[in-house]
Amino acid sequence: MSFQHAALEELSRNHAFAGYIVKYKYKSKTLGDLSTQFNIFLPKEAESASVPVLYYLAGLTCTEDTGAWKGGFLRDAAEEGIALVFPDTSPRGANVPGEDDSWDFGTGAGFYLNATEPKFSKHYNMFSFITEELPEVLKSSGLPIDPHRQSIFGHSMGGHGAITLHLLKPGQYRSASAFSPILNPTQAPWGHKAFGGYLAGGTEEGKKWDATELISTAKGRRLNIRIDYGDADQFYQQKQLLPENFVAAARAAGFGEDDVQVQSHSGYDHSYYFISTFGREHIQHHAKYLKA
Ligand SMILES: N[C@@H](CCC(=O)N[C@@H](CS)C(=O)NCC(=O)O)C(=O)O
Repeated sequence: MSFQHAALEELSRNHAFAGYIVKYKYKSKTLGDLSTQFNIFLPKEAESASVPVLYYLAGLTCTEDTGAWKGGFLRDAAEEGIALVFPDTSPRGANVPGEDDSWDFGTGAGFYLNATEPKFSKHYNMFSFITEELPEVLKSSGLPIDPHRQSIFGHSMGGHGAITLHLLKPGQYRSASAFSPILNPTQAPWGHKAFGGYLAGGTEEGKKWDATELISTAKGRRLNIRIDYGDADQFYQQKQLLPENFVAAARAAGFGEDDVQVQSHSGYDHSYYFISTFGREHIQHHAKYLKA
C-alpha cells in the first residue's frame, strides 16, 4: 500500500548522545487526515548508513514525548547504533463524541488497533498507522532507516501493542518486548472498555487483538519476546495485565523461554522508574536481533 503523504514538518531538533532527536509532524491518511507527531532518535551512524529501528509504543495518557523524555533509552540506543521511533498513542482532534471523557479510552488511548465501530473507524486506526503508514513515511521521506531491520517495544497499553503487532505481522519485527504490558485484554476492565468502544463486535471481536488469544497462531515461528513487570504494579495487582495467562498460553503453544521470556520483579511498580531500570536490557535484547 502506498501512502501519499504531506511532507514531514520538522518541529524541533536536539543533539543527543552524538546523534539527534527530531520531532516531526505530518497529516496522516490512516488517522483520517489528522495531524500526528512523532519523535525519532537517529544515532551518529545514521549520518553515513541506514540504521536498524526500534519502535516504542507508550501507554495510556501518554504522547510521543513520554518515552523519549522518561524512558532513558537514548544512551543505550546510541551505543548500539539503533534508531528509536516514538509515535503518539492515538489520533488527536478526531472530535468523536466521548473521546475525551476518560483517561483510559479515546484520546491518548488508541490501543494500537483498527476500530470497526463506525464512530471511530475513520480515525482510530493506530494498527495500520504503526505497521504500515509510519514505516513507509519514514522511508519515502529519505530518513536513514533500514526497513528490513525493525523491532518493537512498549509499555502497558503500548506493551499490548508491541506484542500483538509482532504476532499479527509475521516477518515485520525481528523481536518484541514490553514493560508491564496488558496481555489478556479480553479478560480485563481496560480491554472491555476499549474493545466495547472501538469494535463493532465488542470484546468477542477483541480476541483478534488479544496477545493471549493470538499466541497460538504463531506456532512454529521464532518470536524473540521479552516481558518484564513489577509485582508492586497497581495495575498488575488489579488484574489489568494478566501476564500469567499469557505465559500459560505461550507454554501450551509450545513456546519456551527462548521465544517468550517473562520476568516478574519484586517491589517495582508501573512507572517510568521501573521502565528506565530495565530499559538497557530491552535495548540490548533488540540489538542482538537487529544487528544479527
Ligand atoms: N492517569 C492514570 C494513570 C495513567 C498511567 O499510569 N499511565 C501510564 C501508562 S498506563 C503512564 O505511563 N503514564 C505516564 C507517566 O507515568 O509519565 C491514573 O491517574 O491512575
